[in-house]
Amino acid sequence: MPALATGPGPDTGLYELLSALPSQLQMYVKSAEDRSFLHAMFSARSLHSLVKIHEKLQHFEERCPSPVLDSAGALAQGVSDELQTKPLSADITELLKLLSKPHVKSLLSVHDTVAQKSYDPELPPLPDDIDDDEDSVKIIRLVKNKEPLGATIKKDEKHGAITIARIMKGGAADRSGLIHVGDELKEVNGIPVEGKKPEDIIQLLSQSEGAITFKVVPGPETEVPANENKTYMKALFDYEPEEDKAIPCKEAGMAFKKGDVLRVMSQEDSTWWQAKIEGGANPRAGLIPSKHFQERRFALQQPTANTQPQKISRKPSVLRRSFRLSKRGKKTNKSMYECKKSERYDTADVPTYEEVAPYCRAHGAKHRLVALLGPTGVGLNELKRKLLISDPQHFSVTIPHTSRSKRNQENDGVEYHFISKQLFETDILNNKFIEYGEYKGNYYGTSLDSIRSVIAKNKVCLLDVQPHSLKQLRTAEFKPYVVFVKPPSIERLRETRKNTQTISGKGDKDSSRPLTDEDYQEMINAAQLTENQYGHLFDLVIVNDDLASAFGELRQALKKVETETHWVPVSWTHS
Ligand SMILES: Nc1ncnc2c1ncn2[C@@H]1O[C@H](COP(=O)(O)OP(=O)(O)OP(=O)(O)O)[C@@H](O)[C@H]1O
Repeated sequence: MPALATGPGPDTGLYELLSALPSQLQMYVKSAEDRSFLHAMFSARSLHSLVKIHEKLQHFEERCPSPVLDSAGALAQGVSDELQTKPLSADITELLKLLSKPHVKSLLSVHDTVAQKSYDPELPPLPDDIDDDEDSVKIIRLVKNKEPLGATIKKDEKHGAITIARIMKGGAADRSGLIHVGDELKEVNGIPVEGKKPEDIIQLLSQSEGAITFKVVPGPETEVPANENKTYMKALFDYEPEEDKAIPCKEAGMAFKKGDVLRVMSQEDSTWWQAKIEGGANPRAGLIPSKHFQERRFALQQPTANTQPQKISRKPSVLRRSFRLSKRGKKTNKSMYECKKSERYDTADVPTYEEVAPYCRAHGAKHRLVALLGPTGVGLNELKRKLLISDPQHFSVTIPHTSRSKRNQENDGVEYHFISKQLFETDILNNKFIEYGEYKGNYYGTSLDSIRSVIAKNKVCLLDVQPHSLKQLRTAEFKPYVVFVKPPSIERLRETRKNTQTISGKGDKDSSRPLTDEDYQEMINAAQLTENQYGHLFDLVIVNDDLASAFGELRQALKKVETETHWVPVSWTHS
């Protein structure tokens, strides 16, 4: 019979008793201190864990078959001897014959051996040299296989005590539930750790195989925050613990790459979080720098690099591709105007982590904006044109605004929205343009409303933009899917672009010429700079080597954006 029945559910039996006891005992306990002690004791996680263990053992004991007797062989022999003295009937003769058969004898002998043996787990003997303050010491025995223990230790510089600094979520120590942060380590396998360096203890642990016995003094109990385990962060930088001088334990660190989605399993420590790579095979958490800590490190490391963006090496005037579709058919790289939008870089944007959540566009919901990025001449226009041709009902581009006067063959709202210079300037002040610029005394620009108007028609808006404009577009309204198109190697550029002409403009005169190695190198350098500075914002990187393959890849990815789940900033999923 179990000492205490816990009932079928977690809230019945002993659990109920545990929760009821503090209030039931209240009237008998006078001091508030004693009451709070009792309350803490009955609600302690360790006590509840013990109840669970008790329940499991009880269950096991109930199912365990026990032998009726453990001397069946001797009994059979006794019966045979007894029967020999009786008159031999047919039944007695048959029974005697049966009992004398060697395999029946062997069977009974095996039965007795099994019945006599104890199959209870053999608990290791407690060490004899337990301290005087015995009740505050805990002996823990863990069986360690090849995996690490999953705990880090630290040395109290003042008192020299070795304590458990953290328990890695999902690791061996965590799963055992026996070791906790703050526990003071006294011995490992009977070897006192006092005065030892943490490195020596780590070595002691790594050399131990099989069962390890720890003697610990339990630390104060800590509460586990309820929302642990549910935070996902997209990594915006590469991390390698081996190269991190600040990490308290390199072995416990977890490497990740820019773009990985990390499931943050513990933020208890404000400097070192515990996380695992979402979808990764390793169930154990590893240490990663916290957002706050990494931001501070980045800010200290690169004060200038992060406050001022490096200008992409383009020719002084930049052709704004967004307006180029109105010049369809022209083979041009001619500059229209310089981009005037602020290139200020927000220091709060130090790329560390971005909290993300899974998002899947509901059927019939508005389409996400597709933002295309890439160095001049890489082929954005070509890819955009191919998408438009492939499905004109589905894809569309924005219609730019201009302050220049309308030409005869042009229609307002088709090639451009023609507005006055004064209205253009008012709209600039009202932040209506995502990008704008001036060319030959006239303004040209892409308005936020022109994006909205495409999306409102339930079409996918294809917009090629300067990377610094992404910040303004990264909202729950547009949910941009950012595609970066980069050039292949210079060798492949030479091969694939040998028939490509570029138009170089000197003053007002344009002349067409083939691309040179200098152009290719400039394209590669510009791509590299953009990737370095804005790579953390890209959802997809396509190398435009073979045009058909690049287009196929883009088309495929855009199909998935519409139907599959993607990670997006968590704020986009709140609306
Ligand atoms: N993969 C490719 N193979 C061969 N030629 C290509 C490829 N991609 C683009 N081109 C050619 O390169 C030239 C530049 O392409 P495109 O105008 O699309 O570039 P872009 O990125 O829009 O450049 P810009 O910044 O000048 O607008 C075009 O003549 C185009 O046909």
